[in-house]
Amino acid sequence: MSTNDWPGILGDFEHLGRPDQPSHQYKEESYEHCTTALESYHHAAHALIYADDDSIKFKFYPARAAIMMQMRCDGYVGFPGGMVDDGENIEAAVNRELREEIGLNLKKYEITKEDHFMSQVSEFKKLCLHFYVKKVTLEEFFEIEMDCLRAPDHGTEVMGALRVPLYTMGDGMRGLPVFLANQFIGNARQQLITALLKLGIMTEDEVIKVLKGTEMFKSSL
Ligand SMILES: O=c1[nH]cnc2c1ncn2[C@@H]1O[C@H](COP(=O)(O)OP(=O)(O)O)[C@@H](O)[C@H]1O
Repeated sequence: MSTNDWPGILGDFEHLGRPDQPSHQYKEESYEHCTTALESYHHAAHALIYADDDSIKFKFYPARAAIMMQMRCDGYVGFPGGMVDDGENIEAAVNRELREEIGLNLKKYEITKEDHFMSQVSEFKKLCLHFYVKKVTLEEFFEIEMDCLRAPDHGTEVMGALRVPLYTMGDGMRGLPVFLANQFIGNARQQLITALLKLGIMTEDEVIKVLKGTEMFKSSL
């Protein structure tokens, strides 16, 4: 069987999109190092858009925050974003992709260098993944969600925006633990968990409990 099973125009990128193996570990590197010493690597940029949400879901679970991810055309869950074209500035690339994939109104919500959150490198793939985090109000978040359906890539590259459930239900699995058992593209799962911790949305103890719930769910299948 061919090693490239993505026919058509996606074929050129197939090797970058394969599910990650343990040998594809991502190491955090500075933005500056990535854009100088590692300039010849492939670069991709993705963004997490979120809002604080102090509502209580089902009269019981604190929502904590609204975090946007998306269902991709390949069935994986990831953040909006994509490859940086040759010679393209990284922020220009992430804004271009966000406009295409989620219809982001760039006049209002342009991603800037100040929104850079972390960059990680896969030596195996010779790939730098740049991650941006943008905080908006809950009202603005609704507005961004509404625009997703009109995005040029909606229904082709992107099958829909989704919100991450940040609560865990009574059985210790439903909610975020089950969500984390999805298949994530690249290091999106790691990016999500790092953001939950660094943004103070969840404590380390809470995350550990959630990850145990994910393992419990997987072993129940
Ligand atoms: O949400 C994400 N977080 C981290 N890496 C991702 C995410 N989505 C895709 N990637 C990785 O980024 C690279 C570009 O993929 P993507 O499908 O976003 O680009 P494209 O839309 O330009 O084709 C691939 O290596 C993929 O594994």
